[in-house]
Amino acid sequence: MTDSFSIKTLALLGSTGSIGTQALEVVREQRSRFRVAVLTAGRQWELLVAQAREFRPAAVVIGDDYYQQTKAALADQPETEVLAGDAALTEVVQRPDIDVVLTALVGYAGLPPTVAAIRAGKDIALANKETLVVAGELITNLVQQYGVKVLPVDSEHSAIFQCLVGEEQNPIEKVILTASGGPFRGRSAQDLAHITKAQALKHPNWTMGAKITIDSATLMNKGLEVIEAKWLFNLANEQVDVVVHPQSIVHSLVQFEDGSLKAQLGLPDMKLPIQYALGYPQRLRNDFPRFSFLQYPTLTFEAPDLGTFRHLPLAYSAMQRGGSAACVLNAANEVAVAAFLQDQVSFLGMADVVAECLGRVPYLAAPTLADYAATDAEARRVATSLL
Ligand SMILES: NC(=O)C1=CN([C@@H]2O[C@H](COP(=O)(O)OP(=O)(O)OC[C@H]3O[C@@H](n4cnc5c(N)ncnc54)[C@H](OP(=O)(O)O)[C@@H]3O)[C@@H](O)[C@H]2O)C=CC1
Ligand SMILES: CC(=O)[C@@H](O)[C@H](O)COP(=O)(O)O
Ligand SMILES: [Mn+2]
Repeated sequence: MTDSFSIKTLALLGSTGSIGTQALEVVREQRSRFRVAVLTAGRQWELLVAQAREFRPAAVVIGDDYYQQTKAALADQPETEVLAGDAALTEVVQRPDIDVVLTALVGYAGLPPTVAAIRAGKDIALANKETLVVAGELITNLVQQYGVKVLPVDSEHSAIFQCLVGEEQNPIEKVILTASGGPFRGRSAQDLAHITKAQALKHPNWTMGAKITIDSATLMNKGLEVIEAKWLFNLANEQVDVVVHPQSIVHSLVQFEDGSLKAQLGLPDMKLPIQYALGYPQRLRNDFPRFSFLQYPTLTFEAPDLGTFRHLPLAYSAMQRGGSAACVLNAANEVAVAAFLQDQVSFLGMADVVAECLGRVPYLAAPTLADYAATDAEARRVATSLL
């Protein structure tokens, strides 16, 4: 069979993070398929410089405070322009040669460059779930207006996306997102009263950035993913279910109207969903370790404990409320997680911050992009005042 894959030019936002570095591993193993035009980072300027030396992008973007060091370190590499700050981030994604923008920034910061990339007609490999949580309706409308693709990177959403290939005529009855349950699965609220960040940062199956790892421990990650799934797959709120699957082998499932369930399985390794999104629609041959049922003879499933892990019902209720509610949920959660990582709030206290903000921050039924920015800022202000 002939190989008709044409080389894709990539902008990798958040290239120094967990997803970003794994995306570069994928590119390293598929050099003839991908070219890197843009790399960006927040603070890890030395790693960004090392990546720039290896991949020779046309531009790198670093956080404002690290511009001078980065510029000096790349002075002998004139083919790579060194830029800094949020405005540069939204500029570089629009460059004409870029085909796909991987959004592997963490948090609300992912929204503005994603909007700019869509408006410039770029396909999005979406890791930054917060973009759809905050502004799912707005992003969905922009995606339709500009005719671009959103290719999910999040493992559960990649699983669903893969299950839907060839099913374009067939309505979805529901999707079932699998959740590992995090490091505290089976614990009571009393057990969780004195959890430390070191305990919460130990995910049972995945090695990820700090923010998403804490979200997995509280089940907020699954709440964010429920909202992400609603927007990615055009679902009603009642069509998104969650089941706890501690082994993280079944990455998620789709049920069709005849009752048939399709699932995607594999080892917990983000390189596969990253590669699938970047290579879509092709499945590129690779040497990643293969899953064996014999090594995982027991796959188990159970209901989430919604009484102990309050973030998940909070996310469902924000989704049901619509409008600006999930923007508030997200901002309050970002503040609470950052505070937890600095020992300023307890593990259980994080849910209190989110619940309180949902009650206090003014609600908007049909927010614009500017409204989201204002709501995000107000929710951060309120959340910070609660610490
Ligand atoms: N890690 C995973 O396996 C998965 C992650 N995701 C999602 O992907 C996204 C990235 O997660 P992950 O890779 O774990 O996160 P990391 O914290 O590991 O990496 C985040 C990246 O974004 C950069 N960054 C952070 N804040 C800013 C900012 N304000 N402006 C510019 N750049 C910034 C960081 O730069 P620097 O480090 O240089 O400061 C880093 O490159 C998140 O939305 C997460 O929910 C989804 C599924 C799985
Ligand atoms: C790898 C990935 O997609 C993460 O979002 C992962 O799913 C986190 O695991 P849990 O939130 O299920 O613990
Ligand atoms: Mn996930």
